[in-house]
Amino acid sequence: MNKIVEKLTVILGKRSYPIKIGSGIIKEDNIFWPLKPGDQAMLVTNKTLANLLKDKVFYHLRKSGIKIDQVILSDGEQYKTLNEMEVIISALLEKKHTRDTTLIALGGGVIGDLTGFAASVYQRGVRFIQIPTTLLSQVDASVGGKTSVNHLFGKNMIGSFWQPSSVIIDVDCLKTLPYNQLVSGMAEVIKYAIIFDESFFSWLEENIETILSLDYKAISYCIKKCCELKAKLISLDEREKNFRALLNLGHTYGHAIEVHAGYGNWLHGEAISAGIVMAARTSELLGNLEKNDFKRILMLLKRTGLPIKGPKNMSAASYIPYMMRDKKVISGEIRLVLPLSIGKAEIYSNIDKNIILSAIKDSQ
Ligand SMILES: NC(=O)c1ccc[n+]([C@@H]2O[C@H](COP(=O)([O-])OP(=O)(O)OC[C@H]3O[C@@H](n4cnc5c(N)ncnc54)[C@H](O)[C@@H]3O)[C@@H](O)[C@H]2O)c1
Ligand SMILES: O=C(O)C(=O)C[C@@H](O)[C@H](O)[C@H](O)COP(=O)(O)O
Ligand SMILES: [Zn+2]
Repeated sequence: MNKIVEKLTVILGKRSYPIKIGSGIIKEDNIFWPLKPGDQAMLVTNKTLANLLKDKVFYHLRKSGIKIDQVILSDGEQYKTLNEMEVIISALLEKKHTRDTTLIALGGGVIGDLTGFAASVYQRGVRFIQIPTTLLSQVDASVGGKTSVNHLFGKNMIGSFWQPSSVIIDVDCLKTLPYNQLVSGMAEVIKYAIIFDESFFSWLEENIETILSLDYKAISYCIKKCCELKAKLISLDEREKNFRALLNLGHTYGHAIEVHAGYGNWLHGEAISAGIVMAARTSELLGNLEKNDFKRILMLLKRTGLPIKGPKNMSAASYIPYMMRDKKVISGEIRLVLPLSIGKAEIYSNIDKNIILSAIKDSQ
């Protein structure tokens, strides 16, 4: 039986929105709220999802009385570009979509980020709904309203804060997800545990094999836990004025790896995993993280099948120019999210460059 097992809310006043998590829920009545019969919408997806899931979602949208069009993009991180954004915008204009239209993102973080960005600028802003289909997008990317495209010089360099009207997480989507993508998504799950919750981290240590076997109960728990943590944080600091930046743990290094390797050659979660190790090692070298905590982080990432080292052909020095373009940089100063213990992280500035370089070298 299809069932919504959890309904969470991102509390943002009039822009508050629900996150519905369940099995087979794309088929539920009224699932596409706030869409109602007669509304116009544009489904944005990629070629892979078009073959796997699009028809099912299309059928249920039609059944719900929605006037639905579609645009199918190329698949891959290398297509998270302004060019693909224009493909979405052109499709909206060709099909005469007006300001009351709704974009529906069906896919992973790439489709979600692109669709959200297009929604934020089309005719100065229209509604959008997230239907995330990867673990990574279900635990992180679909919630919180960070939308973006990449630039040759840096990840997510062009974007906006634009919240979805609802997030529909159907855990059944994960059944077709390639194993390496499941593993990649776990990097963000482990990130949440390191930043916020020691007992969640211990639970992950105990259950990692069960989660990776796609056990429904275990995977739903991971999704719910991460969405709860993120929803709470977004409600308090929507625009990263402050502690939302904690969600960037591992990303200053990870984004450098993604750009340097060429978009798509390192999956986002893989790069973030190596970045988490670098951040943890920096913290250990600064005397802020105990050796045992560092080891536990390393072990869990390794057992998950995630990389614990950066690319061999990337020198420590070559990280720095990318890190200097990171969005957290203030007055030319690199700011890093560093774990202090498992379950606690903080944002640091004025870190000795030699320590940053040593930590990267130790993780090569
Ligand atoms: N906005 C945010 O807050 C946020 C947070 C984290 C990551 N991100 C961004 O998300 C992106 C990574 O997202 P991702 O890991 O989902 O990658 P992705 O969107 O590229 O999806 C990974 C691959 O899985 C395929 N796929 C998706 N769902 C599938 C399914 N159910 N079955 C089979 N194949 C499926 C996709 O077609 C793609 O080939 C990065 O660009 C990253 O910067 C954004
Ligand atoms: O939601 C956030 O805030 C995050 O930082 C989540 C990250 O996992 C995500 O990859 C984000 O896009 C990175 O931050 P960015 O500001 O550099 O795009
Ligand atoms: Zn991320």
